[in-house]
Amino acid sequence: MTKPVVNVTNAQKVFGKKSENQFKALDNVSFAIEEGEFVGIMGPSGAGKTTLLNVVSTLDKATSGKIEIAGQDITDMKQNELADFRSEQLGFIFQDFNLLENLTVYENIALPLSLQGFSSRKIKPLVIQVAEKLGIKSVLQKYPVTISGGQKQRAAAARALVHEPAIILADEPTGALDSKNAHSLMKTMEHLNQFHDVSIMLVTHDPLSASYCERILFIQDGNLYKEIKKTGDQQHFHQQILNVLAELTSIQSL
Ligand SMILES: Nc1ncnc2c1ncn2[C@@H]1O[C@H](COP(=O)(O)OP(=O)(O)OP(=O)(O)O)[C@@H](O)[C@H]1O
Repeated sequence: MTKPVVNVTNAQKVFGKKSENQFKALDNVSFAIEEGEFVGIMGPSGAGKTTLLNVVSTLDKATSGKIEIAGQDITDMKQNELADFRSEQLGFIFQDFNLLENLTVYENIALPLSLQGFSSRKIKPLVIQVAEKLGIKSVLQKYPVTISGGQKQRAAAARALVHEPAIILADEPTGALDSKNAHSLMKTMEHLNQFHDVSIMLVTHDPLSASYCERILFIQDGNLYKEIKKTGDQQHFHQQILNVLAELTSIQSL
């Protein structure tokens, strides 16, 4: 039986202090992501997607509600506990890669393990293994500035994966890639999910990237609007996603 890797119950996020102009970016959001699931988060601009990702990823605190990751309640952890939790249990992939330019690809991928105090003898096989999985073994000794955008994003994915986190959190990972590299990265994420049981939560605007997911949660005005599951092939799912986005656009223009 699968168990949830992420369990969000009645999450609310209010920006601004009491008595000032307050804004509820997340209203009352509840959902779960099972171990080994690949879930997309979509919705119009300003709907609350990044806010949701930030509160799940511990980068921001929910105002109320409960968020559990890998069975641990993160909502009442202290700052230092959160930092440890993040570095052990979470893997991040951002739009702009966030690779350190003065480190080689190898050193970038090794970083989460070095920060956790692993010895270089232990780090080496782990880095090589993940680089092989992502097809970037040949660029390990290069610096980020000398490799392609697609290779940079694979290096960022390798760094997110190397410490075997409970879940990968990806915020518009294809946003800075051309369509060929975007397709290739999404194929890789799909492969990691299907063959290596990596759990992924992906925020994206792009319906094509989202069509690689197994399930999409649509957010609107800080609430869950709808959820759809892939039942047929990817093309069919892509069309279903476009239909919900069109629905959301027509509601917004009312
Ligand atoms: N620090 C903040 N202070 C006040 N309001 C904020 C803050 N961060 C986000 N918001 C507001 O919360 C709402 C949700 O923002 P969020 O960035 O989560 O949306 P999004 O769905 O990710 O949008 P986009 O697709 O444009 O990135 C927006 O109206 C935004 O203006």
